[in-house]
Amino acid sequence: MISSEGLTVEFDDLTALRDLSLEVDDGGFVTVIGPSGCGKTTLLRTLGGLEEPTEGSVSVGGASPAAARRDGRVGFVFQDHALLPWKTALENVTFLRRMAGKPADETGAREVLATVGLEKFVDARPATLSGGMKQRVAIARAIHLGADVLLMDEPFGELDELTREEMSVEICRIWRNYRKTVVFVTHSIPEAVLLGDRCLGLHGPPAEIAWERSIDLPRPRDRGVFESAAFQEQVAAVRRLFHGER
Ligand SMILES: Nc1ncnc2c1ncn2[C@@H]1O[C@H](COP(=O)(O)OP(=O)(O)OP(=O)(O)O)[C@@H](O)[C@H]1O
Repeated sequence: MISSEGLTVEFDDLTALRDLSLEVDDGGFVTVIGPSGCGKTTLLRTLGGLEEPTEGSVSVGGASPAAARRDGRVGFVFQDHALLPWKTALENVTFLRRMAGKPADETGAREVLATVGLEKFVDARPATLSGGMKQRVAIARAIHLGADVLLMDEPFGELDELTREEMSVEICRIWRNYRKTVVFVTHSIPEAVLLGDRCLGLHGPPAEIAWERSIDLPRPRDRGVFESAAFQEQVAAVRRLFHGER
């Protein structure tokens, strides 16, 4: 479980988070949405131990985020996929695990790459892969690392709309297979609804939780969900919350 209590993060002249408390159960999928600059990335970075809170605490499965990150129990997937350009897809996937001091497992890495649909691209370098494929490698890397918790920051923000939709459906499938605990920041209301068990709306800075909604849609959620009336209703409800209506 990820749990944060009273998180406050202050930069030089700006309070980015204020007294923010959040719990995500094991295997839960929480999507976070909010206006640009409200503090979503800062929240994610703080949950992952990349930013030190000024006040408050974070626990990732009972450990500090820094310890969880060191042990490879937290994986990041950001908009900038941060793949090493000189390494192949397979090497990118195995490298991070090695850095975390875990035993090499090339067979496992190939299996994860196959799961994200890249079995034919294991030897390809990032420059030869499409944006969606690069994000698939970044997701495979986080899974192969053995992370229980995935922190995802607008991972599909740079993809075209159709690829983005395809990747969201893909994430639903991957999550079903691996049951990671996920916190997923997005600017897209449909994406937040398709993916999340719960959707949190932030406002700020300083970031505070403005609203929260359970996304009551059956799983598995696949492409057909986009056309369902239930999905459209949830999207409309989240949009109203986002715009401060009830
Ligand atoms: N290292 C830093 N030093 C100073 N200010 C920062 C730092 N990181 C973020 N900020 C500020 O904190 C606020 C929140 O930034 P953050 O990136 O968390 O917002 P966001 O909601 O993720 O934005 P976006 O949706 O545009 O990515 C912004 O005003 C930003 O300028």
